[in-house]
Amino acid sequence: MKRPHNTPKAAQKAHKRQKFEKTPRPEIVIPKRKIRLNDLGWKQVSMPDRLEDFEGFYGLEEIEDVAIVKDATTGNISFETSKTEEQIAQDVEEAWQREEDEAKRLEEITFGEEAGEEGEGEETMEENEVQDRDDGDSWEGFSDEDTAQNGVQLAEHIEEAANGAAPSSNGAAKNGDKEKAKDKKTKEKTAQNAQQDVPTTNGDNDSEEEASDEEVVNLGSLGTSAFDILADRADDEDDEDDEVDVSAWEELKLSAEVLDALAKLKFARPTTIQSSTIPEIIAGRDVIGKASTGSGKTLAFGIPIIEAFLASKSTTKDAKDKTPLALIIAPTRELAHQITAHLTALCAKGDFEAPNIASVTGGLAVQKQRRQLEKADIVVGTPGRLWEVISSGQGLLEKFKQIRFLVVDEADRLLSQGNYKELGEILKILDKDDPAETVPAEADATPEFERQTLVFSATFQKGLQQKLAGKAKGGSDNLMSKQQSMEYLLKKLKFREEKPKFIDANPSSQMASRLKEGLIECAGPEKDLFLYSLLMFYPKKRALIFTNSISAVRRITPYLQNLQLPALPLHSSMAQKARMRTIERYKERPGSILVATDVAARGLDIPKVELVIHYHLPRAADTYVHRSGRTARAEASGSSILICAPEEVAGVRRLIAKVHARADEAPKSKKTAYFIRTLDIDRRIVARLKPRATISKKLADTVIAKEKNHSENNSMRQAAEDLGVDYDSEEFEKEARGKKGRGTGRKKKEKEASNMTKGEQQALRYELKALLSQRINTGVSARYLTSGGIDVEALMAGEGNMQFLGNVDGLGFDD
Ligand SMILES: Nc1ncnc2c1ncn2[C@@H]1O[C@H](COP(=O)(O)OP(=O)(O)OP(=O)(O)O)[C@@H](O)[C@H]1O
Repeated sequence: MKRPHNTPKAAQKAHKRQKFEKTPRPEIVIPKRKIRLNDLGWKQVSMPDRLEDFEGFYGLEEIEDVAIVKDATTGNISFETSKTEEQIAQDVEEAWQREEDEAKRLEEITFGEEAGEEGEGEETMEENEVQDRDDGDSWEGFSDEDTAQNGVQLAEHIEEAANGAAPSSNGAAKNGDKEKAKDKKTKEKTAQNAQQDVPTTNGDNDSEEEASDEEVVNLGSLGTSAFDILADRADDEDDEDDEVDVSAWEELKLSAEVLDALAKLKFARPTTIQSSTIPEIIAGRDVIGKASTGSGKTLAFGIPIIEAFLASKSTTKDAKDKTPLALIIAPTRELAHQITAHLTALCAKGDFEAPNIASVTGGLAVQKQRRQLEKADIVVGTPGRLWEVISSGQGLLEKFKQIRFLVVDEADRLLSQGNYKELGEILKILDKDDPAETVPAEADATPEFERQTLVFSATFQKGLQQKLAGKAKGGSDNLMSKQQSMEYLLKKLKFREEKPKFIDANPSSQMASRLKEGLIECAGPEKDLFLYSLLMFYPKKRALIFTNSISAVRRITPYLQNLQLPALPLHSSMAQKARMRTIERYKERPGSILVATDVAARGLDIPKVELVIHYHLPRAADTYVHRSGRTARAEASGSSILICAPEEVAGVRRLIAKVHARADEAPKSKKTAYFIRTLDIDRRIVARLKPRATISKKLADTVIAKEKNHSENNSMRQAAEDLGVDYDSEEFEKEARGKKGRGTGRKKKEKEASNMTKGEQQALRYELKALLSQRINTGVSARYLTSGGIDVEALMAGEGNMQFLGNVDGLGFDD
């Protein structure tokens, strides 16, 4: 059998998403017409109870009466159906209804009043990570429910043990009542504001890892829970006082309605970026805003848009065919949802009729989005799906041409990476004149632009800033060529003014002021062990671990779960619904650990993330800034720790020094290079943790290898089916064995891992369980054990004698 180079991956993707009715190609006799898959009403495949999620298999959808047709000459694939327009419309209607029912059901699960109300079946289906799929017979893996719960309990146990209290068995539920009461309190408003107006779609190029386009999203669930981020903040702080004094906002000349909403959110004063950009935007200027991560950039552009909405409300109210006021473009689905929720939350607090905010990002049928867009005042989306929706006809293009605000959030990312193409297309069509209305160039040298363009990020290319300051130099190094791209897009953005207002709120630092940075040095193969050790030194801290690949997320998550740490995965190949669930759970569960790719690096605003760990080094300086910016947000403090091999240390130091130097505007002579601290971790304790870590790693590797083996076979079979040939796995393996090359050793290890029997796995699990129940002899002095928790702040600041992570309060064990 011949295998086209890229087929397996493509076929694998297709297999995950679709289950087509197999139509023997040559015998097609029914008249068929070409259709787009997104325009059809997909049905969720009902899964057997025992079959668990596996990163996207849950949420598998099917469609009937669709044939895949491959053009014999071009090789292009298209899709055909014999369904009538009416049948398709009816299918879509039914699909929509199903999605709404599902949204309602999930909402009930999320906000259920009864402690036992959570849909256990679904929890298990969605979240379990580990299962032997080879023979379809599951072994008793560590469910997310179990492990997360265990992790929380472990953390609670540790804390209680440290406080001398008896451990409680249901600690996680303790906060639950309070949470639920809050949920109830905010639910009604959210239902009115967020839920009905927060559609999600697909098609965004939301990361370098290329997310799948056809994933189902539960809107209400995210809209509601993200809203709670802010609602909870207000509730948490002080329930006695409903509002705070907002006189510090007065000089921005905001409306009484917005001031009232800010007071209820307890935002007593504007952040620097807010006070410097809001008046400029309200005055009608184009603005490029730069400010460190977590400094409130969303409201810096959000408040002026809401002010404009309030001012224009009387003319647009209830107009069925109104045009959106603002289009906000963000690089990832999560960020787009978050912006939607953030603005919705502000409006929900205000005593005014809220704008309709539509989130166009992933999962729902295009038809539904079009309907949402008909009544939208503010549209927030990712470039891929936005482009698909806007360019699909239906008069949306003309409406979008009339928007008053175009916001490009995380602009450097949107303008310089994979989203470039689709964003460019959107901008091109937004700016394109209708030929019938084109005015001869000489008659109007300066075209009339009603639209204000607002560009925000925590990082910008140095070249861009130089350009804006009129100091750009030519050159062909990386930076300059990037700058050329940026210049190109700046032109495309068509600012109204020759030079938009550039506001840098933190010229002296790109990093949050309360962020502490450090690195841990260890040999490459020991990374997993050091990661575990580090997490044990930081018990009950909400941590976020960044990796550079989806496969690393898939491996590290069960590795940590096996060790009874409450780890949750997040990457762009997950079904959208599972992504949203992960974020929700991460937010809800104190002490939980998110293992993510850089899809989580930008913009995510999850309260109380105390620790960011770079398991893999960030590929670029700006990625380091954004990853680290998931902690120490707003007024909070946090730590960012890189785990790196000795040979990587010099490079890391340079990278971090560059990040700090880039921001430093001091004259060169006065500059001192930033030197990131090495944190010495107590290796005696690490060594004692090693047996557990080794077994857990073995178990995780086995599951991944089995899963990989299984899906490789499936995708090969699917590819073979697509090509109309037979697939024989043994024959293929024989052929592959003949071609020895890179990765053969790894393959061998994977093979060994995937051949581990269930009995062997079970034995390892028992062994691990026994090890986890044993106390660890720390061998360090009681001074460390009794000091009541490591003072990370002091450690990172280099204060005191604790130059190493030797305090093992998290282990709480024998001296
Ligand atoms: N004036 C304010 N006072 C107090 N908190 C605020 C204020 N404005 C915004 N916040 C809060 O600060 C947090 C960070 O805001 P936001 O997400 O807008 O940051 P950002 O600058 O966009 O960060 P990033 O660069 O990481 O995307 C949010 O939780 C938000 O609710």
